[in-house]
Order: sequence, then C-alpha cells, then structure tokens
Amino acid sequence: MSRLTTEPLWRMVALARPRGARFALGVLLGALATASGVGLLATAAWLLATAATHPPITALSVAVVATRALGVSRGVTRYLERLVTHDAAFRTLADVRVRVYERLARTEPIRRFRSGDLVSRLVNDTDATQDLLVRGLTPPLVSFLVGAAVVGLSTALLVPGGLLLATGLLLAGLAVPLVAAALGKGPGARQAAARGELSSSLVDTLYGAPDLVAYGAMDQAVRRVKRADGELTRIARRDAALLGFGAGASALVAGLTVWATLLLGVAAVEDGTLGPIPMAVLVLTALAAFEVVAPLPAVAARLGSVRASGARLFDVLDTESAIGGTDSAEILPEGDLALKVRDLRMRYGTDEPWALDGIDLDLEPGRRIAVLGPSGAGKSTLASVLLRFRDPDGGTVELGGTAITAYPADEIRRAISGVPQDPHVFASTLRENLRLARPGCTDEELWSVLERVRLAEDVRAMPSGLDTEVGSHGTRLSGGMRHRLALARALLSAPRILVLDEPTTHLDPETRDVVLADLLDAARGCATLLITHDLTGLSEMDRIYVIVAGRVVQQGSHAELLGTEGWYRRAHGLASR
Ligand SMILES: Nc1ncnc2c1ncn2[C@@H]1O[C@H](COP(=O)(O)OP(=O)(O)OP(=O)(O)O)[C@@H](O)[C@H]1O
Repeated sequence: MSRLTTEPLWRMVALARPRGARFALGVLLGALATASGVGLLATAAWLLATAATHPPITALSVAVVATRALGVSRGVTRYLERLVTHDAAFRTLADVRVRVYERLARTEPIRRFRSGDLVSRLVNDTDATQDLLVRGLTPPLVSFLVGAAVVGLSTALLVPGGLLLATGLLLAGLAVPLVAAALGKGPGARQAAARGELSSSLVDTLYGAPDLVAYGAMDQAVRRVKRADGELTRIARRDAALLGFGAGASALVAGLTVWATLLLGVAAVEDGTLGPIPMAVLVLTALAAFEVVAPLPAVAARLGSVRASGARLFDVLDTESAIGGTDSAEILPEGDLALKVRDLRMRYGTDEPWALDGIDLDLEPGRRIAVLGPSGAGKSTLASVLLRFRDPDGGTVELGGTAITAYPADEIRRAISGVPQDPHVFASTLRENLRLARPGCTDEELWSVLERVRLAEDVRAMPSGLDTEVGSHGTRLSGGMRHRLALARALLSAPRILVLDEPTTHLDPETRDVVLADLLDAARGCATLLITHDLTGLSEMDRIYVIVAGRVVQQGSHAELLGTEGWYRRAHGLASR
C-alpha cells in the first residue's frame, strides 16, 4: 500500500467518497456564502464612499439592491451549506458506524480492545470523522476558492495591494495553520489514546468496584482514573493554548495586512494611481478576506488528534475477520438438520498449539449430546466454530450435509443458537430482552417460553411483570434467572440446534442441578449440545464426548463410559477396576 492509502487522514476523507456529490455541493454553497460576505463588505465600502460624494440617489440604487441581495444570500447560502455538509457528514458517520459494528460482529468478540477503550473508539474516534469532514474538508477548499477570487479583485484595483493581500492570506491561511498543526501533532496524537485510557479505567473501576473494595484496591484504581484524567486535562489545556495562538496570530497578520493596505492605498491615491472610492473598497475587502481563512488555524491545530482518532478507528476496521464466506447468500434448507463434525482442527495463531486437534462428533435431530472436558480442553473453541465466530483450520463441520462455511454467519446463527457461559442481559425490560431474539413476538408467546424455562412464576410475582427493568447486566435478577432468561431468548429464535456452553457455571451446586435440569427439559425436542466441565445432567445425554487437549479421548453413553476404564470413570471418582 502506498503512504497515501495508509494515511489515516486520507483514508477518513476517502470514507466520504459515496457522499462526494453532497460535499461538492457543500463546498459550492460555502464558497457562495463566503463570497457573499466579502462582496457585501466591498459593496458597502463602495456605497459609503460614493455616498460621501453626494451623488444623485439613482447612482446608488444598484449598490443598495446588491447590498440587500448579498446580505440575504450570505445567510441563506450559509444555512444551506451547513445543512448539506452536516447531512453528508452524518450520513458518512452512519456508514462508518455500521462498518465498525459489522466488523465487530464478524470478528470473534474483539479481545484485543478493553471495553471502555472500544466504546471510546466507537464514539469519539468515529465522531472525529465527522469533525474532519465538516471542519477540515470544506473550509480549506472554500478559503482557497474565495481567497483566490479576492486576491484577483484586489490586484485588479491595485497590483501591490493584491500582492500584499496574497502574502497576508498565505501567512494567516497557510503558515499559521502549518505551525499550529506542527505544534498540535504531539499532544493531538496522545489525546485519543488518553481519552481511551480514561474511558477504560473508568469502566474497569465502576464494574470492578465490589472486588476493588473487597481487596482494598479502590484507592489505587481511583488514582489511575485521576492520572488518566490529569493527562487528558493537560492535553486539553495545550489544545486551548494552541487555538488561542492560532486565532491571535491570524488576527495579528490580518491587522498588519489591513494597515499596510491602507498605507499603500493612501499612497496610491496621493499618486493618482487609485481613486478614493476604489481605495475604500480595497481596504475593506482586505479586512473581509481574512474572515475567509479565520477557521483554518483551529482546523490545523486539531489535525493531530483527528489523525490519531483515525488511526484508532482503522485499527478496528482493519481487524481481520475470523471467518470467510461473509458475502455468501446461501440459505439453509428448512426442517431438521444433522450436524456432522469431522477431523476438526483449529488454532488461534500459526505459532499457537492446536485448540482443536481432530474432533469428530455427530448430532442428529432431536438428540442430546454433551462435550465434557477439563478447563482449556477446547470446549468453548468448539462452540465458537459451530456458531461461526471462527472458521476451522482443517476438517469439516457440516449442517444438513453442507459445510457451514458455505453459509453466511447470520444464517448459521438462525439455525444454531447458543446460551453462553455468561449471557449478556441488557439494561432494559424483560420483554425487550426477550424480543431481541424475535422482535414481532406476542406476549402470549413470551409467557409460553417463560413457562418452558420455569421463569413465568417469578415474572408474574414481579409488580411490573414483563415490563420489569432488569438493571445493568441484569443485576436485579439472580444468576439462575439470568440463565433461564438467556435460554428463553435462545428458544424464541426457534433454533434447530441449541448449544449450551457451561450454562450453569457460575451457580452454586444445588441451583446448578435444578437450573440445568430445567434448561434441558425446556430444550426437549431440539437437538442440544451441552458443553460442560462438571458431571451434572450427563445421564440425560444420548452421547457424551470427552475432550482433552483438543482431542476426543472417550465417547459413549453415561452407562457405557462408567463401565469403561478412562477419564470419565476417574472423573466420577471411581477407581480402576
Ligand atoms: N482467544 C484466544 N486466543 C488464544 N488462545 C485461546 C483463545 N481462546 C482460547 N484459547 C486457548 O485455546 C485452548 C482451548 O480453550 P477453550 O476456551 O476452548 O477451552 P475450554 O475447554 O472451553 O476451557 P474452559 O472450560 O476453561 O472455558 C486453551 O489452551 C486456551 O488457552
């Protein structure tokens, strides 16, 4: 890739390409608005200077009308410019957000990023794109177009005046912004990362508060938040100082140029090379011309931080998808589907050991199987391959006789639903948490599925029933209720295969037995794959696969395995025979 195509600023601008026509219209309207402003002052200067010579009123009427027209056009075109560029920028922002979310959905939950930092990337760094497009793209183009026109007009009036104005505009519109950009580069580059650090340390502290208090580590965590906040405040102060420098330097150049133009003009009037009226126009046009370049130093000072935000945004967008076939439009056949896994191999990197090292297993419609194994055996990895969060590195996984990699991930997840170890419950009502799986479903269907997972009685006892707010992460529900809710949600999506990944792992032993029995009961009739490291509920399974270090070391029914020498018997505390 060339340097241009890897430069974050350029890539951010390129994101707006589909909205190119709207941005071009925005530049045109911006140029008209700014030109109207300059024209208004130039016409007003002519009008005032001419009026001072007491001409007949008819000599002024065209200029009076022009002043009015330019005043109106300045307001209207500025309004339209804002409307068009913001509309184009917000549309681009929406496109970018969708791309970021799609990337996150395709990548196995992005473990590289801490949650607070990821939120900062999604919100602040994505917003920087809008900042660049609205403030960093249109104003420089408008300044260039209108600046050139004003210099042309001034040169036509008085050549040295035009040259002086060109020099002043280049200083205020190019040299000052370049200095501001150079000074802002370092702090700007640190700003986005500092915002991410503050956000993640805050999120960690808030979510980990009970543990931090329990271990007496709260002070340390708060100090970390304060440090991150202090760094961000220092950067913000430098940013403000830089903005002040840019505005001050620009105003100084503008003032000096206008004074110099005035002196030049007076000399030219004395020489007789310029009339007094054009002299007034020349000076006031020079004053107006600096309004054209006024926004540029502030834009340049922010480029460093916008660039760093862009780099963080593309860090997410460039994350390799862990799965292929995302463009496929294949549809799964209706009806029951058999799952067939053959010689499945998967590892997390070419230098990593095999997490799955040749797994074979079968799940026929309506049957129930368990995958049992110690921690680190590869059970969750198997679930993530089945749910298409990752692709196999070898072997096949077939659903209804076709490899799952031939289907888009969403299609597979329509057929295979999972209840993860730690199901996420959204800070909303029970109804909304359930309807996530099937948006149009009726209350009757919700109650029916709640009955199935034995949650209906608890929900009826709540004063607001289905409208009960469950709190952030479902904190107002017990662990067992959260798992039942997650299963209800999975069942609502009417899956053909249900993957229960250690569904009761965080519960106490007694609750675990009851919840698991209820979950299996509720899932009756649906092909079920139970992933577990404990021995609860295994006698209910049609077949049990024991996995150790990514390989199936034993398989059979509960009774068969108990009767066979090996891992399963030992795990049940039975001595060798
Ligand atoms: N995202 C990852 N990146 C690198 N290695 C990973 C990743 N996830 C898991 N592993 C490794 O793959 C192997 C299998 O892990 P996996 O989580 O599938 O085991 P598990 O049987 O589900 O364990 P547990 O019961 O503790 O959840 C382990 O050696 C683990 O360290």
